[in-house]
Amino acid sequence: MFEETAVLAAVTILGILQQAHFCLQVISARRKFSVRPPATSGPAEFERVFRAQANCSEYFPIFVAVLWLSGLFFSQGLASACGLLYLYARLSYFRGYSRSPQQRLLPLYFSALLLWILLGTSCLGVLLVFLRLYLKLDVLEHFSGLLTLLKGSEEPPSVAQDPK
Ligand SMILES: CC/C=C\C/C=C\C[C@@H]1O[C@H]1/C=C/C=C/C=C\C/C=C\CCC(=O)O
Ligand SMILES: N[C@@H](CCC(=O)N[C@@H](CS)C(=O)NCC(=O)O)C(=O)O
Repeated sequence: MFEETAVLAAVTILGILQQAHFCLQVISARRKFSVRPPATSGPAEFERVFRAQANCSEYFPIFVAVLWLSGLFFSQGLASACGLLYLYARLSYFRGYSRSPQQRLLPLYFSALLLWILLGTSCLGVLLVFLRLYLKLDVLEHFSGLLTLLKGSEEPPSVAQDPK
């Protein structure tokens, strides 16, 4: 049963490793710029790394929740692809922010878009299950029935073959 969700699990593990990487970057920036806990302010270079890590970890629980919801209720393939792109966007965000605030913006927009896609597909997936369970309405079945009907009306009428 769990094996079926192995791809989502792999993306989640990758995300956790990325969080660990961001934490290690902050530890190293603290050493480099001599900013000892509990201080959170210092040179701009340090503060950018500090904020980048804080912002990424702030969104991590939301990311994990929508990754799994979308993967379980909508499509594991789509959710995993969005998840991998999201992790790539977050890495670019972290690296960009470490260089300058301006360079964080493009990956930030991209990561936000992916998060909203995952949230949207989660909502749609859960809604479809509710409709099926409580209203006995299988939207996907109706939809595929409609598609078959439309496809059928486009095809030329078949000529009955005379069996020999
Ligand atoms: C699925 C997300 C769930 C909860 C979070 C809710 C809202 C947060 C928005 O989705 C995030 C989108 C963020 C997009 C930000 C875009 C631009 C930032 C604006 C200005 C920056 C300008 C600057 O600092 O230079
Ligand atoms: N911790 C965030 C809280 C607000 C928030 O989540 N803002 C979104 C942008 S709308 C964000 O991802 N901010 C991070 C950033 O601007 O780099 C912040 O410091 O800006």
